[in-house]
Amino acid sequence: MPTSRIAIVGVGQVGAAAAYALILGSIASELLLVDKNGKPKDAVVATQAYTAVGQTDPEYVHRNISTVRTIIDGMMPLKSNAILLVVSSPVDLLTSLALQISQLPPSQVLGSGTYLDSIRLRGMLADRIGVAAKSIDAFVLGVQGESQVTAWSAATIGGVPINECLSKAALINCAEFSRECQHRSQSIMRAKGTTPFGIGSAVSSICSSIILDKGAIHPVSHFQPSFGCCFSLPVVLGKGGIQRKVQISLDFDEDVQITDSATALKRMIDQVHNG
Ligand SMILES: NC(=O)c1ccc[n+]([C@@H]2O[C@H](COP(=O)([O-])OP(=O)(O)OC[C@H]3O[C@@H](n4cnc5c(N)ncnc54)[C@H](O)[C@@H]3O)[C@@H](O)[C@H]2O)c1
Repeated sequence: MPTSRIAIVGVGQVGAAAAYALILGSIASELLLVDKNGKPKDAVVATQAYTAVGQTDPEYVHRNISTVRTIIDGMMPLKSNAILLVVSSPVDLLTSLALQISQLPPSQVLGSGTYLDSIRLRGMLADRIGVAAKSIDAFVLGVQGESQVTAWSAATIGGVPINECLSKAALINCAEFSRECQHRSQSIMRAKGTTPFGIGSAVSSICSSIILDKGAIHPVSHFQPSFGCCFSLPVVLGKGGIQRKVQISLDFDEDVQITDSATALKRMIDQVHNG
């Protein structure tokens, strides 16, 4: 395996879970764990403090913005081939900010976005329908959190559109199902008080797709030129980061929901810049 280094910035619950998953998978030849006062310059997973999954109050958001700014400023100048993976919440806003501050090409700055939500969705569908999660192609897309969108119109099971292959008995209430998936983190938090293992293994999977040049298709947060901000749509991940975007056809309502939430996110980013 060629030399590959992953630096995890912020080794709290999420950083530690990501490190554990990366070590179990033997993903990188070097793993650098950096908490406050460290100075990595290579491939990076940025996580940081002030947690509470789903917490979006302005004070929390501003603290995370300022922490991400401090972290990336401290890493400058970054190596030209560094890849930034942002995990901290709100992930799309912070990924957009990381892209701007780092001045890396958009293909090298990504956020975990709705990747974990998509894995959860597939797992929940697999349980409900009784097929392997691997046989299901279904994505959660858009701005992660309250306005994320389940792309039901593009979901397939064994290559067959989901609403054509479900028997009447297995029919699901899509809106209810999406809501349950969206609030999975909160359910886990209520039950266990913490949710680091899911995101830790998602980080490991994204890193392995890049380092091992797998060409795997994942929904991750990345720059959308027509909106001027980052949110999740499917991409091919491999050597160098995002290799190309995957065109996905959504229905009118899904499209509108994504457009509305992306527009709101861009407005918020502009406020951050102006304030
Ligand atoms: N994207 C997702 O699906 C997802 C899931 C869970 C958590 N999160 C987010 O991940 C982030 C981290 O969560 P956590 O539970 O690990 O938090 P945590 O509080 O357990 O750990 C944060 C760590 O970051 C370190 N840190 C703070 N400022 C730093 C700096 N300037 N430089 C380096 N290290 C610094 C702290 O010392 C601490 O060790 C939060 O923003 C949380 O909302 C995202």
